[in-house]
Amino acid sequence: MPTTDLDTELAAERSHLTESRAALRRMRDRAESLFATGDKVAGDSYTAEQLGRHMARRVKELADDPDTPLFFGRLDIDDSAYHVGRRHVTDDAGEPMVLDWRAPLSRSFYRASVRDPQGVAVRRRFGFVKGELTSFEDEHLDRGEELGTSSRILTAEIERPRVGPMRDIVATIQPEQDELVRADLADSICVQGAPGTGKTAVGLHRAAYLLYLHRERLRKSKVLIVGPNTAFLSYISAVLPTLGEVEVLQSTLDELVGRAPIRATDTDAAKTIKHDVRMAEVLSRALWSRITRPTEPIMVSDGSYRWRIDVEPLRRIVDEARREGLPYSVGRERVRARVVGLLQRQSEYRTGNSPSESWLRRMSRIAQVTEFLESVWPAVTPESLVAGVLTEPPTDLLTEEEREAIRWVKPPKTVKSAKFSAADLLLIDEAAGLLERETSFGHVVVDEAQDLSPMQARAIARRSEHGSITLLGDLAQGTAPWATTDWRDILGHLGKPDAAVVPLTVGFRVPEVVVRLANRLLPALGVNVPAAVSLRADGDLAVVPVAEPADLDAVTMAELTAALVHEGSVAVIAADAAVDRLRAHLDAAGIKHATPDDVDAGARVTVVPATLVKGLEYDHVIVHEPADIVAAEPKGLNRLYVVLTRAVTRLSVLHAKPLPEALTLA
Ligand SMILES: Nc1ncnc2c1ncn2[C@@H]1O[C@H](COP(=O)(O)OP(=O)(O)OP(=O)(O)O)[C@@H](O)[C@H]1O
Repeated sequence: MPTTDLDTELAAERSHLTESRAALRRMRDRAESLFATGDKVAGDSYTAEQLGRHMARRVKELADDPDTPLFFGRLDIDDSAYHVGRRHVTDDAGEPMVLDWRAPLSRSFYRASVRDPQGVAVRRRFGFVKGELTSFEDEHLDRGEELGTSSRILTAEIERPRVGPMRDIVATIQPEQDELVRADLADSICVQGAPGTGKTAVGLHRAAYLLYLHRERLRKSKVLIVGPNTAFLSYISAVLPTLGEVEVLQSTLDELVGRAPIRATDTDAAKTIKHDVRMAEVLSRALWSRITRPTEPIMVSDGSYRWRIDVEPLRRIVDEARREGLPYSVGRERVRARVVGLLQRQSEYRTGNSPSESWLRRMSRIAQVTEFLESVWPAVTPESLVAGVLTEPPTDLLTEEEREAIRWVKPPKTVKSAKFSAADLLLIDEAAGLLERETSFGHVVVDEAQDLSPMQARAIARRSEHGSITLLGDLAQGTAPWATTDWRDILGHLGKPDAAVVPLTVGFRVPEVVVRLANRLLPALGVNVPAAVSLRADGDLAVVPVAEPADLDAVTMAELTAALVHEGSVAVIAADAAVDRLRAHLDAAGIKHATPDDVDAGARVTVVPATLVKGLEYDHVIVHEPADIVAAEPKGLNRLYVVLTRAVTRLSVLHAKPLPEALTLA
């Protein structure tokens, strides 16, 4: 076959890839040898440990994944070519061979257009198979050529079969996504995105971008990702490490506030009240009402001396500490310190000497001072405050019915033996925030944020007081009883009322025909959100009525068997109550299957309870009896909307009962 210009170009790119890999290996070798000698050069053990940790991280960051090429794009600017990849690679002279996708220059890879070429003459995208470059696609922006979303490489990427954990999207981030990814660290943003528009991807890439740009600062203050459940977290857990970021905390909200084990469950009514923002005020009032006015002087005998602090100065101290607006326990310690300060002054006046440190320590713990504190500003633990409220819910703020709903039927003998529910732990977290200041993360990304209750939002607010947040969600997918219909509500509780709300509407997951079906539900969901439009013209939809309800499971099994002929993952999504039965059918048929939080299991089939499917995606989705999914919970229609928008290629809806009316309207 004759060699074409294209072949020559591709060969040149391949050799650049080989050279870049070799250069990366040398960078890694250097880091490893520094790592090995680190403890010899460091002066002391602390520095050695710090250095060791830094080097270990560096070595990890320089790991090369043979299945992913080191670069996925190239920019031609002013006669120079810049390759863009997942991390910087430099040659032995320190000259760049590959630019990190987060570097300032790489921005043009995502944003340059014919209208605003940003100096880019040509943008090249590479296609690859298993780490080998196989093709490339050029856009001569200087000649007015622009592919946009019709890029063959983008299309191949979004249509590829999905198996296993979520992957990064660095090679194909779209301009409107990039704008969010690269927003300033100081900016808090809220992304209202229709299903599959890349919200999760944007949030994770934004975390990686901020870590790159503010490495030192965020290494200290840390980045936190909050997701709805462990299945979701395990699905997304690989993305940041592939981007070289291994030090991001990923947590569910329950884990974040889980100071104690969950040992009780709430009724729906109790849960709703405990997640209501009034509980913040209930706890605050219950706490601050414990402070009383001093009525007795403090008298202390100290060897041959007698010290006395009168009621008036004591009152002044307490009033002043209250006015300072400090957290309760900090205020308490301030009162103690000021009382000891007055004792110290008397001692200095009488003896003419400054008292020693040990004298000051003794005075601050002496019975008279401690008793005084206990009477006017008693010690409180978060658990004891919540236990007090649940034993005898206060009469203000809550109705009689609400008080009865949260009142402990049988109060525990001691706070230690109390059994707390998940919502109680949230109250305990709120109480802890009244007592002491939480440490704030530098940046917090919250996914599926439409389901945050006000009290959950406050738990996040406490952890992002001095940092910024990226809030990701879709009001139409709100399924919690308290799910909001207005982002401003949540943003207010999060303490970021002015964050911009930015819509994303172009869907990368769900095929157009499936989106059209799901969008029929939108008017019935009671939220005002822009509908999704799909980039995907491929895909299949089958709505299959089953005449006999008794046959539904068998039809599901037949559909599943047929689905396995195609490539990719298959999920059977059903009302939670049907899941065990369906899993038993699969076991009986000898079909290997996994649970949704086991993304590494390697099984192609997953049976997923409808309540756990948020944020996940599968090539072929089989929905088992939509009517049951809807009937299972108050926001059942929103749940069905989530369920219908999980399919990447094919959706089969199997129903023996009538479909929900909203879905049948054309
Ligand atoms: N720019 C892109 N290039 C390629 N794939 C993309 C891009 N953006 C998103 N995707 C893919 O689309 C799918 C959906 O993305 P993601 O899960 O982030 O969407 P989402 O908005 O969080 O969805 P949901 O609302 O359903 O949780 C993922 O497979 C993701 O990798």
